[in-house]
Amino acid sequence: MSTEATAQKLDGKATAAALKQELAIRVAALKEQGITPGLGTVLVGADPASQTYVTGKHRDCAEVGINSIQVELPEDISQEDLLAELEKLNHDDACTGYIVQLPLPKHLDTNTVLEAIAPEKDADGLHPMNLGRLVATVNGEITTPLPCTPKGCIDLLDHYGLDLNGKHVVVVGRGVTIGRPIGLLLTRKQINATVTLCHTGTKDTAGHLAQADVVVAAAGVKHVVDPKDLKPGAVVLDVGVTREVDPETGKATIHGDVAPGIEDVASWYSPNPGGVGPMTRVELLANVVQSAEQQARALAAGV
Ligand SMILES: Nc1nc(=O)c2c([nH]1)NC[C@@H]1CN(c3ccc(C(=O)N[C@@H](CCC(=O)O)C(=O)O)cc3)C=[N+]21
Repeated sequence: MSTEATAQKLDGKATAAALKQELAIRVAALKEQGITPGLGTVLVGADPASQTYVTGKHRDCAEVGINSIQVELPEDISQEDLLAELEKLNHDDACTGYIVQLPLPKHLDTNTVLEAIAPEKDADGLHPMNLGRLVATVNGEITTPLPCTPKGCIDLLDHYGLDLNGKHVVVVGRGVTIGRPIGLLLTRKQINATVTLCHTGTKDTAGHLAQADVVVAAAGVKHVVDPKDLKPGAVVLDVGVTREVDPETGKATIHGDVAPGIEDVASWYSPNPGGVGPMTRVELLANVVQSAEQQARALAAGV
């Protein structure tokens, strides 16, 4: 086998920048109608990784003209008090959509919290009603928010003209933000992929990987996917994020789920950082803009 690097890069940073330009135009049109979209973020506690992500989301908002509403709550907040904060955002007209940054501290019940978000303000697409619509819609348009990371993966492949029709996609990881929902999007008729979901209970993940045309590595375990297990020419999305902080310098390094050497095996791959992360963030903006457009249409119709 050749040791030369051959894989082409799926550049999430550049793709997200292009999508942001389109969103900025839609935001400008909304502003002409007197509507400024606003994204709320709810951060519980002071996890450094979560703080970085939330800061990035607000920077993105500023770039496209979306207002930011930052809610920061103490680590030990009670579930009741957190739900009361969400209720405020549900009724705040300046907040078009919002997210609750995950993971939450252990004493809070994630599903109860996600269910308390008004479904039409669910910028993450993780409310059970929106996930349920995704389950129920095999064909036809979905006008409700879609989960951002799965949508980001699909839009990234689409941007590079990579067709998934009839392709075998192997997903590694069964998390709620990506592993579980992505198969629902990939198996819709418009996309038409076949999906295998591998997780810690899977007997022969390497065997499944060897069959994959496309790999979505989303376990959140550093270097869990070994390039030597993949079919040469596979398309590889490196989604999982592991942050390691150097105790001396305090500097964080990001590691993906795919071990080094992937350039020699894959035909296309998304780096990490610089791949699916920026796409996730742009999809969040897209959900907020779409909600604001729906609210504008409802206002215009006098509903
Ligand atoms: N309610 C909720 N929604 C989420 O979407 C959500 C979440 N909780 N919790 C954590 C995960 C993780 N996630 C990332 C978003 C952007 C980058 C990203 O933009 N990364 C940059 C690098 C950023 C850095 O330097 O840390 C990159 O890949 O180039 C990464 C990871 C969203 N998540």
